[in-house]
Amino acid sequence: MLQITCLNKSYGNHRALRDIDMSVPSGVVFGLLGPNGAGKTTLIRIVNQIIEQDSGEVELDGKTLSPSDIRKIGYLPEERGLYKKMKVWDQLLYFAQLKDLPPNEAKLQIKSWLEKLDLGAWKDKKIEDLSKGMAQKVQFISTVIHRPSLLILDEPFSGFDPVNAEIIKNEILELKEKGTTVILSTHRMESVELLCDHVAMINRSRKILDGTIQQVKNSFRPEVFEITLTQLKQPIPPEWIPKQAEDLWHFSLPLSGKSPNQLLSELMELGEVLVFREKIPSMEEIFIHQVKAKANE
Ligand SMILES: Nc1ncnc2c1ncn2[C@@H]1O[C@H](COP(=O)(O)OP(=O)(O)OP(=O)(O)O)[C@@H](O)[C@H]1O
Repeated sequence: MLQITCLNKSYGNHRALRDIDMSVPSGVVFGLLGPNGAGKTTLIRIVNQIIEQDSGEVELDGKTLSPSDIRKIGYLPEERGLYKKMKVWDQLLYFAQLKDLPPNEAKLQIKSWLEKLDLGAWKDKKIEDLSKGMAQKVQFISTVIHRPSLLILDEPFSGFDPVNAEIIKNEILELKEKGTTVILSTHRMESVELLCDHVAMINRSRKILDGTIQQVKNSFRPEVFEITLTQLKQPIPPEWIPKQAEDLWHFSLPLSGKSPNQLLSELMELGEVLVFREKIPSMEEIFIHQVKAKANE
């Protein structure tokens, strides 16, 4: 749906994006990851046409991005911005009309979203009278009210308690089910694991990783197995550093060139194998590993 080719952007002498290629498939939740200052917001601002790239191409649905595409995009910026003195209803109507939604349709949409997010009773309140979480919900509605086909969410869960974060997470998944493509920029790796189908990571202005969650995880498999034995027939070699809890022995072993079946049959000689499970790295572990590895280059 979104095709980014050889995108470059500098602020003065500082290169914020360097030769970025990225392809966001239609109908997925696409995680845009990277440490602070990596260049994510710069990329998002270019897609939203807030700033312009120095070189490179951004295509939406196969055509070079143009000002009229703004209606197809919903953008929730990290720095939230609502008019504090304006009432909830008036504000949402204003934002809907900015995105060319006819007033009658806008009113229907606003009513349905306010009810859905439990804000119906607050429609005539000013934003300054709402709690932070409620205001965040209003901002979320203002982002999706015009039914964008591409939704760009920058840290959408910040300011929400766990219950409301869950509500927003489910809304994002529902929008995806209805065909919306979502770009999610977040530092919360547990949200990435839960929501994203595909991820790309930017570090120091360059893209360093790209693929489905499964592909990314597969490429970082350390080929190490977590093992639990009981009823030992032979002592466990001390260099495996086993931890004993009553008659259970826990330790980890690398494959070291063996197949999983070979390793398993060797372990069966030692005792009853209760657990034999490959260690799969979490997205958090992959993120930290990648950022540290690049810092040491
Ligand atoms: N308007 C600007 N003028 C000068 N430098 C800028 C400007 N905007 C961003 N930068 C710099 O460009 C780099 C990339 O910034 P950007 O905001 O895109 O990073 P980010 O990945 O979104 O970071 P964060 O996760 O902290 O939001 C940073 O070094 C930042 O200081």
